[in-house]
Amino acid sequence: MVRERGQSAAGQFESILKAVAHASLKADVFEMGLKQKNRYIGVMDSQESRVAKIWSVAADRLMEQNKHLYRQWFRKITPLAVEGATLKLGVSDDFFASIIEDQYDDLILEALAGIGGVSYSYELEPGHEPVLEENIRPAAENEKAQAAAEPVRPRSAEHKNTSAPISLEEHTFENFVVGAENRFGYAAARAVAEAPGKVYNPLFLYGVSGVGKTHLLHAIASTVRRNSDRMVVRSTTCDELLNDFYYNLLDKKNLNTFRSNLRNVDVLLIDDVQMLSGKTQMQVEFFNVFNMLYNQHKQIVLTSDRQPCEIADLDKRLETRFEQGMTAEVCPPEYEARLSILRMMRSETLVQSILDDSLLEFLAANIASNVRRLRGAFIRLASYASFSGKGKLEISQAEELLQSQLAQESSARDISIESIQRTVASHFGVTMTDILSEKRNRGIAEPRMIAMFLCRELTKSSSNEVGSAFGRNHATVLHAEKKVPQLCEANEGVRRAISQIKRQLQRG
Ligand SMILES: Nc1ncnc2c1ncn2[C@@H]1O[C@H](COP(=O)(O)OP(=O)(O)OP(=O)(O)O)[C@@H](O)[C@H]1O
Repeated sequence: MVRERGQSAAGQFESILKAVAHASLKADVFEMGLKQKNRYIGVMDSQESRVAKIWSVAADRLMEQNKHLYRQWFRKITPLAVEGATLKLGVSDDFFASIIEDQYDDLILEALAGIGGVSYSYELEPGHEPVLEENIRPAAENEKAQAAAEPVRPRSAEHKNTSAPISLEEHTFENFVVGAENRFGYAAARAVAEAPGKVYNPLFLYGVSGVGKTHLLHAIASTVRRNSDRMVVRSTTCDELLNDFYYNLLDKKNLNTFRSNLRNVDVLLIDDVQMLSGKTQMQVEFFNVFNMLYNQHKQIVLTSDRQPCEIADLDKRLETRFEQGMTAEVCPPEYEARLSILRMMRSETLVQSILDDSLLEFLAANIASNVRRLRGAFIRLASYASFSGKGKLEISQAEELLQSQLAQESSARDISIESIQRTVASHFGVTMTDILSEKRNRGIAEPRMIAMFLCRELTKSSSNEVGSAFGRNHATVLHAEKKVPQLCEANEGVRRAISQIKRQLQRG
């Protein structure tokens, strides 16, 4: 079951990594320099920790590629050993191995390419049940998985400082950078954390991937727990919930345990509820849980990558309930907030003097789509700086090191005028012909104006270019640019529609 791939040329970075691959102490020194060092793997002094470290890098990449596939498959792989350039990976059985080989071989090889200058191949060894808590997973996923564990029971006084999972403590309100784009979601989350069940119930946080929804969810959990020893908090992800539910569905006793785990709580936090889409049985189950908790004034907090009304195949009754409390959008941070996040990360590392302000400004200007990606880019540069020991890192080096991340960013920004026109038309139930027509009635003129506005905001096209794509002149586009923000001010429905269209375009 060996798979191989040609060694990738990743320039200077990879050769430096190669040079330190055998004595990777510097990497560990860097990693241990991070305050959140428990997220990272310690000193590489054994075969076991070496394979864990290699797999940890690959797992991070797999998570970044596709978090759902990651949760479903890759996190259930156990790193066993490394022999030369081959990783031995444990999987539960032959069936699991055949799925990985047939469907995800390329993804795994891609993730194993160029780690420490080596492109690893892998062998699967059936017979290793995943022990998920002990597997090496990306930091972000560790946080979610730990949060998804059994309900967090109230801590007794003597265990007050030791029993909380550290990952929850790491996602706090204090280390969440607040900007105009997330101020509302932040304030609502804080209010709920201070007075669970009393202010906004449910709180529904939504926004595109990597903008801090899970961070806020965990911050609520840790704050509630810090404030009260009596509160029972359960924080989980929707796919963990679905797995548990379908796994236990046929066994009455297990199903009852599943139910009581959800019902006997004071605060229920569920991440990624868009995954309820189309899961009819689970929706019925959740509807009952929701009603019970809500009627008892227990706090419910939900996150999703879209608004309740955008979740396809969701029972109308659930949609209404999700919307009956507070829905708050968390948007990708603007430049200033991205810079603050980077400064915060820099202050937590040993690389202050190496990553200077101009470099952080370069990152903040070029990686705008989500914070997870920004963090990944920062860690890559910080690792390089720590490995090379060459002093201040230049922007030209950063461009070289971050080639693939920068390319991903620019393709994320690659939204065409036509796709905007089509998405806006379909959102407002008009046709492309209408959008491009001379018609002036409000039902068509307003969507057209919004489409023009979005073309200016989301593409690099000039007002002349946008105008001609609509068969208009640039003055009409300038008018739309001025008018649409006013419409948003005056009408919350328009603001919501625009944000929904943007999220749809960003999801592709
Ligand atoms: N405003 C912020 N301040 C500090 N860190 C942030 C902020 N926003 C996001 N992050 C960090 O970015 C990373 C990704 O955030 P998070 O996992 O909360 O995103 P998400 O919106 O839940 O994404 P997904 O929908 O993919 O689950 C985390 O490490 C988080 O701590």
